[in-house]
Amino acid sequence: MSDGASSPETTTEIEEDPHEGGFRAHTAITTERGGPRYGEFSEQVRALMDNVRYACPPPEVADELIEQLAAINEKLDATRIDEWHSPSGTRIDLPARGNITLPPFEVTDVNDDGVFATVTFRDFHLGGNKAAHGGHVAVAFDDLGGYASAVAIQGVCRTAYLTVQYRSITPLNTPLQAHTWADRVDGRKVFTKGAIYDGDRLCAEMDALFIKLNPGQQ
Ligand SMILES: CCCCCCCCCC(=O)SCCNC(=O)CCNC(=O)[C@H](O)C(C)(C)COP(=O)(O)OP(=O)(O)OC[C@H]1O[C@@H](n2cnc3c(N)ncnc32)[C@H](O)[C@@H]1OP(=O)(O)O
Repeated sequence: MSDGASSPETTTEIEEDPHEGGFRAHTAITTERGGPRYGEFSEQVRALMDNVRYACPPPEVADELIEQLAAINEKLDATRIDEWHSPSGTRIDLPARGNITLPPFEVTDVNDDGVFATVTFRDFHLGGNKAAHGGHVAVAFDDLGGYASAVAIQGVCRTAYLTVQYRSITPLNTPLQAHTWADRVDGRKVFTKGAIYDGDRLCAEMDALFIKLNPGQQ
């Protein structure tokens, strides 16, 4: 019986490999990977993460949950495939492209002014006293800033630095307005800015440098 701790050895490698340095040779965009219920599956996982953040199971419930979670992990472990073919991060029809490690966001517009999205930090993202953890705010900025940079320079970028100014509390379970944009492009460097608002109130600002990867660059 699996202990639920998946290892790379258990990940199925698919022969055709689009990896050419960086993240992937071509941006994988799909609405089909993982099947029609992948969104519901992701949402159940997010609900699990939210519940676990606040859970205090009595011992008999913990016993039962451990058994059920071990069975779920064993089942999931058997479905693992490699990074390049996994649905997570490619499902543009789902919040945060189906990547449950990101705070769920929905991109509402991409235009010459940058990327506009609605992001909702959930119970899982709690820092303290109903506010989002600063690290999760940075995660949202990294992904949405990387998106704006990629659009501006038409290529895959990696983050060289990213700073966040936390201007006021970022609330949980509230749809927030996020905006990221390329402020200046200089060769391979994209100086990128961002902001997250709760209505009119500025929650946080980002100042980051993303660098376009050279062909084949890791
Ligand atoms: C559509 C889907 C969108 C999805 C978006 C997802 C975004 C997620 C992004 C990430 O999270 S990436 C993961 C976190 N980042 C990393 O792990 C990066 C680790 N660092 C590196 O790999 C390299 O340092 C890096 C690729 C960033 C740069 O190395 P390079 O060898 O390609 O560039 P180089 O060091 O020659 O620097 C190029 C220019 O940038 C400048 N530079 C590099 N790092 C800098 C820095 N930290 N601060 C200021 N300037 C910097 C450098 O001085 C130089 O300036 P000049 O061209 O003017 O000479």
